[in-house]
Amino acid sequence: MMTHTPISVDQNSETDVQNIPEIPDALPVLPLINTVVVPMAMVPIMVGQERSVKLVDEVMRTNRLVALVAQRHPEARPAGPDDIYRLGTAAIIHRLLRLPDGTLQLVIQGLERIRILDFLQTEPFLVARVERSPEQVTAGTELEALRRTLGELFGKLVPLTEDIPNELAAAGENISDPRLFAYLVTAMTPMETSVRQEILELDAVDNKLQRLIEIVQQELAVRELQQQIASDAQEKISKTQREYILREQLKSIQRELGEEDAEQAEIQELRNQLEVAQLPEEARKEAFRELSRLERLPAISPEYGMIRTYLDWMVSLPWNATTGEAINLGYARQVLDEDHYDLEKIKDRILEYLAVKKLKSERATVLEEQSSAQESSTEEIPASQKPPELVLEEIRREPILCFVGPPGVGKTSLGQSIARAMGRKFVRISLGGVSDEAEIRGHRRTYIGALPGRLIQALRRAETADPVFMLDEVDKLGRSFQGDPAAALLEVLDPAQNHTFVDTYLGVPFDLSRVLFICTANTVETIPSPLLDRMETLSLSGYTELEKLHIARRYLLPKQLRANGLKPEELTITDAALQRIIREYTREAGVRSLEREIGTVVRKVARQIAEGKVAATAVEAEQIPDYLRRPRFLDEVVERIDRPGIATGLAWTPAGGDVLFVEATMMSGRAEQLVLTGMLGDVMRESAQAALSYVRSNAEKLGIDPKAFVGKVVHVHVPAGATPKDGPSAGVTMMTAIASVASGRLVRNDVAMTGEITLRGKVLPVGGIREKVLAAYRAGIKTVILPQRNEPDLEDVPEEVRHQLQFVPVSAAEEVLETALTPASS
Ligand SMILES: Nc1ncnc2c1ncn2[C@@H]1O[C@H](COP(=O)(O)OP(=O)(O)OP(=O)(O)O)[C@@H](O)[C@H]1O
Repeated sequence: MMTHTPISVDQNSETDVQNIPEIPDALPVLPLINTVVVPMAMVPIMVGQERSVKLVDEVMRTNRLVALVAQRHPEARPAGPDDIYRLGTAAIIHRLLRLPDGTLQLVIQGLERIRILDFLQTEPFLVARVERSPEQVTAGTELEALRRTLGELFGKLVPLTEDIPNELAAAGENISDPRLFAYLVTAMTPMETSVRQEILELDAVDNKLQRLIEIVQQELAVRELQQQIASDAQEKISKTQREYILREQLKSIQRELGEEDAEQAEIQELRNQLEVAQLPEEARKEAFRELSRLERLPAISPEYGMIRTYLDWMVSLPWNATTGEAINLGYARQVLDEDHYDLEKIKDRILEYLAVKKLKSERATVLEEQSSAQESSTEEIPASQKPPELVLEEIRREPILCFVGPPGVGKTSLGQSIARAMGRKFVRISLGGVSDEAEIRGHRRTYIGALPGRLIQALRRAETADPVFMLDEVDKLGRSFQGDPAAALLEVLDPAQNHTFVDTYLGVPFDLSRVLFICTANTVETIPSPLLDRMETLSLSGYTELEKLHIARRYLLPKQLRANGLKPEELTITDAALQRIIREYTREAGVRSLEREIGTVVRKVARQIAEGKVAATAVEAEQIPDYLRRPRFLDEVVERIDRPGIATGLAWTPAGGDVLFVEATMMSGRAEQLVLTGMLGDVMRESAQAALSYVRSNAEKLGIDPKAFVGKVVHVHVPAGATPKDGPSAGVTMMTAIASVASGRLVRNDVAMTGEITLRGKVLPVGGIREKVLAAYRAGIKTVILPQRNEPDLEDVPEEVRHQLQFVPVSAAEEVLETALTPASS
């Protein structure tokens, strides 16, 4: 066995060329494993195989000359003629050292290229007939140029390669013989055995140089890169080491100052929390970046507190927590029915919405799988078919439900039921009066006391990322110089954008696409229109007395009993008693005050029971004032209309309908004029003027003394003077009040009216009939005068109310007065 590492190429060989012994025609062949010895190289070789030892012993007795030939098949033992190359180097053994284990250590010098012609013997070792194979040297400038180029490159390689002695760096300049230099580089540069053999076999020296230039260049590039990588790594290590040392120093200073423990513990605690909180990648990076800043800050610096709060937020947000279950429509129906009386249309729409959501989420799951399968396959999607991502986006797009209606009609509680039906948490925020975009989107972290926006705050409260999220009072959103909150909301509600909603405070995206948003409003009119476009509004318009009775009996009373710890048998309230509460203690479209009043009764009874005064109570209608003191709304209309000049109108308000009184009076004045008070808007003022003009110009026809207005100031006032009022629908009421005061005829106290009036006395249609009629009914009105063209709207009025009221559709002002004014004689 032979191995060697080159030690040098005899640099003085140029002078020794003449000393090369005569090469005989036959030489013993020593096969080399993974080694090529080039002419003029001085190399140590270990010889272990028995036949090789015999060979060496033999030649040492004669001329010490051998043929060194590399093995073509390094694994062959012993190597036969077919296992070795044909070209090798004749060499002379300079020194021999016999080691105790029988192996030999030789120092051999390559002499000249030889070619094996044929083998004379294979046993006990190979002997071949050989001939010299001198290299071709074509003297010229090109050869010199090649030699110098290689010299420069090799000079650069030497310092980068540990195996090459440094003194060889200048070899390119010192060795002018191109052949000798080529073999030096071949021997010293790291390369594959086969490549080294290839270079040995190249006959022309310039070819050898060319090939070596390539190899050295390549090696140089690899070494330089290696060095670059190593030095980068070193730099990194020394930077972290530096930071580590500094941090340790900082800690010891802090320890000296006595502030170490709590702070370190706090940071460690935060780190632990961050490790377990499943933050998305981007958020995680940001959090850890801030944490390492925190570590370097003294606890007393204001920035420390800021970062601390920030990290608390990051840790406590529900990045991935969800509770939502698959939607079960049967269960959803049951929940909605359990929590709400009637509201059939709304419930149907909610169930449709949930059904669509269920189907969509199932389809989306299939598509998501498809689209990820598509990514990994190379199959083309047919052009006619939309790619799954686009279909997915379409599927995710769904309208936002918006419940519109007066207070207390169950908007919030519907939202709560939806959450319960879907197994999700419920949160709400009120947008009333929000005029600063930062309230939605959060403040920049640099402000002292900065916080995330209300959305993120609510999500932290919800502790899940998929709650039912109610945005209350979208109709009362403000707008100011601090940006447009509606625009921020649009982004929040848009499924194409909201999965990467970036709260300014957090600075990293939070996925809102799992949240189910529902809005509520009292009126659609003031909802910013881009928002309204994205919504589907469902209106809840208020309940009739009978509906309220049902709601009270089935829902509000049991709820209040539970809330106050009473058993159903401990308190019964008769229908008449409930009715009395509804009529005399509440005046509202919804049932909020009703619930409150029932709550009061229940609490008083609970107290009696707790004090042991009674065991169970049945509350009758007559006892209601004992529990709730004096009735609040007792025949207000009858009380108010006590003289001519007062008429009852009907108004639509965001809180449902209401009755409104118009008072008119006349007095002598210096000039005839119309005075209007009660915070009336322009439209309402103009319609008062039209009403007066109509009455004046038709005085005779209306049975009014034509001189009644001469020299008189007419004053029209609409009480609840602090509440702004506007719109044309009080036209007929103002006309009636003016006609009443001018004619001295009382307005009937069981009549209420609505309608716009023209100068010619035509009555035009108005809006909000259902709410107005319900309000009239609540106020104890018996007859409602309304524009003829509004008659079809009466269909919306619940039947039980319609049956109890008389409706007088009118198209002209005289008809109004005919019904509204009491006969002249009274
Ligand atoms: N149809 C109904 N059936 C049973 N309970 C009802 C119904 N409508 C309302 N309620 C009850 O009335 C109370 C007030 O309703 P809720 O708070 O939902 O009103 P809201 O419309 O959201 O009012 P706001 O606009 O002021 O927030 C709740 O206790 C609710 O359960």
